[in-house]
Amino acid sequence: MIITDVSVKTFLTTTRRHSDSAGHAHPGAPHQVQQAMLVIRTEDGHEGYSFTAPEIVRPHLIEKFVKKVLIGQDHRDRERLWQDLAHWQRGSAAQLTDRTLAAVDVALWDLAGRTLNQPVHKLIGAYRDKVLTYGSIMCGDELAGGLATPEDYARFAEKLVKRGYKGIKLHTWMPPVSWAPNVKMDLKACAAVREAVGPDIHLMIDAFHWYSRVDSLELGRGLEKLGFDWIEESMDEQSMASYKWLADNLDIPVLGPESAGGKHWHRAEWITSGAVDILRTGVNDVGGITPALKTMRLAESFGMDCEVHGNTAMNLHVVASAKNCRWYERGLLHPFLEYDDGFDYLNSLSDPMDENGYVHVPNRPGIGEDINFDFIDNNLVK
Ligand SMILES: O=C(O)[C@H](O)[C@@H](O)[C@@H](O)C(=O)NO
Ligand SMILES: [Mg+2]
Repeated sequence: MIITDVSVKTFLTTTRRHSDSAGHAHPGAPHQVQQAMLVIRTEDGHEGYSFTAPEIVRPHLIEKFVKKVLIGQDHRDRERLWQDLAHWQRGSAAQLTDRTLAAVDVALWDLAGRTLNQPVHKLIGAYRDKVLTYGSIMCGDELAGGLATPEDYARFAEKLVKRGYKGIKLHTWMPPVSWAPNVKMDLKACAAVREAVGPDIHLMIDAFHWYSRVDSLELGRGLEKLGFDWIEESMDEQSMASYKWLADNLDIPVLGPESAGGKHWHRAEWITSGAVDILRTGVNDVGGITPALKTMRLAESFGMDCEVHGNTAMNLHVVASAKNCRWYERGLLHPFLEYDDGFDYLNSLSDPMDENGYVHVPNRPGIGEDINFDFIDNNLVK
């Protein structure tokens, strides 16, 4: 069907997540933030939706780029529409980012699924309908009883194992925490968690993103003694050579890149350079489901797993449609927050987890977010 309109609904939603100076989330008092829903509509009235921050789909981007590529086109031509939009990035003065490409691509996949009454992972070609998940813990903090000490992490990890998680990833302490970063404290938290959960729970770390090579080496060698599955983003991912050096010097698998640009093209270089043992992708990080799938298949061609960054249904469909991916990242979690409470603009969670640590892919058409349209319309930002 021909795309006839692209629009954005910006609305208020209440959250207890607050961002720190590095963009990492921490718990706090409930407060209202603006969220955007991108809407792509075809001539027969079908619509596809995606959620993102309002600035990612601000009018300049929708009018100058997105509408010019999509309006009048067949909504099923996702590959061509993605290529055309990606082509506009170079001349956009760095305004058209991978996040905007992701919002458009996800809404197009949602539109395809809603039109055909099929969930996206079945359109892609599913590998499974449920996936094992790890609990991705928020970065450490200085909140009493929160994630302020190694013992806090251990206590929370025990709670997560009781909830059913078979894997746990620690984001350790980072600035603006007053005494962070600190490799020895990171290792104390990891050791306390290992001690608390025993040898059979899978553990991973996602550390301070700007450690030096030497600090990362010390951290990695400590994690090897604790039987961790991988070390993630311990250095600036702009230095692929540093990761090659680290991977050459560690036995524990090095996973990445998460935040590095370049989509699936650059991730090919990370593989061929030996900079990682496990590749990483993410719908928001590489510009959509379409390039995330390309990254998964790229890794598979090199006998490599590719782990997906981020929660929500859009990432869950990518995990569910690949064999070479072991986990869904469910988070971010904190002792002061109840993840299963979900969001006020969704009627239900898109990633419900059973008592055995499996997340079940939504069977609803499209991406499968259970959208509360009345809530959105009643909370529009004028
Ligand atoms: O902003 C970040 O660093 C990520 O969102 C982080 O909080 C977490 O999602 C992550 O790194 N997961 O792997
Ligand atoms: Mg990460």
